[in-house]
Amino acid sequence: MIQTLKQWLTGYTEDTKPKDEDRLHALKKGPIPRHVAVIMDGNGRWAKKRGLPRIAGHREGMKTVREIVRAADDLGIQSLTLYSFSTENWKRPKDEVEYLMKLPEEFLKTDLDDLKRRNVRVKMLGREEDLPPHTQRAMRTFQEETKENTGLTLNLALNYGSRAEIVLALKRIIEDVETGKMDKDEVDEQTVDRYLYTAGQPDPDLIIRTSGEIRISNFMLWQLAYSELWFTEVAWPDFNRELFFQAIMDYQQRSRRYGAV
Ligand SMILES: Cc1cc(N2CCCCCC2)n2ncc(-c3ccc(F)cc3)c2n1
Repeated sequence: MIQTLKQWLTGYTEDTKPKDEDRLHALKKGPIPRHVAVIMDGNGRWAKKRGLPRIAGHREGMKTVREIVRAADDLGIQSLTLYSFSTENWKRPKDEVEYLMKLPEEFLKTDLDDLKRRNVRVKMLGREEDLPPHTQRAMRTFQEETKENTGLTLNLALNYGSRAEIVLALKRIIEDVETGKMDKDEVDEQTVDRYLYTAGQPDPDLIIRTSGEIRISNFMLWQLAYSELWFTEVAWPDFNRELFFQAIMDYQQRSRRYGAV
């Protein structure tokens, strides 16, 4: 009975579930998104549902970060952007913010070697100057230690807000026009692209948001103009490789017209 229910729910039993390499092989036959962005939501709700402190949700969520980075690398995705800490998150309780600000150095200790072995380049998107010194040091080390790598670009959006990113880009464009570095008639959409944190990277083809919210929350507003949106009720700590592959499979089923008919 349980097996039947499981088969009905997931479509598979243990012995009919496709092997990981078979799924990778099947996915690689279709278009692989060059850039996937993820709003990793639901850590607090996950913890609350289990009567645990919010920090327990964040700790569990870091395991999912590791799993999804590896899945993206295994698929050959060019860029993966993880919305880790928004400019609004500073309003959270002090102890929670202090815990979150230690995650980069934790991740550095546990995952730098694996990321280097996988040829992953780590890049921070956001205002570094507002971070605590110890977090800034961890981010600088991560970026310095992986800057020559040519595999997956792992963008960690930390202290990031899209409107703030766009305002900073506009200020830098105005400064370059005023100093004669650029003529205002040259300013076009590609100019703005070059002044954003994601300069040189393709726009996200797919954005994933976990935990049921259906909104973008000031994330990559410029870059997401033509992105496919994929939402799941599953909270980030429960998100996994299988669901990530499901999102990629759904992306492959969608035809993208970029506004054309
Ligand atoms: C503050 C924060 C929060 C954060 N969360 C997402 C994962 C769930 C836990 C809470 C929120 N994640 N996820 C990855 C990072 C990260 C940042 C920099 C870095 F170099 C390596 C990893 C991260 N940092």
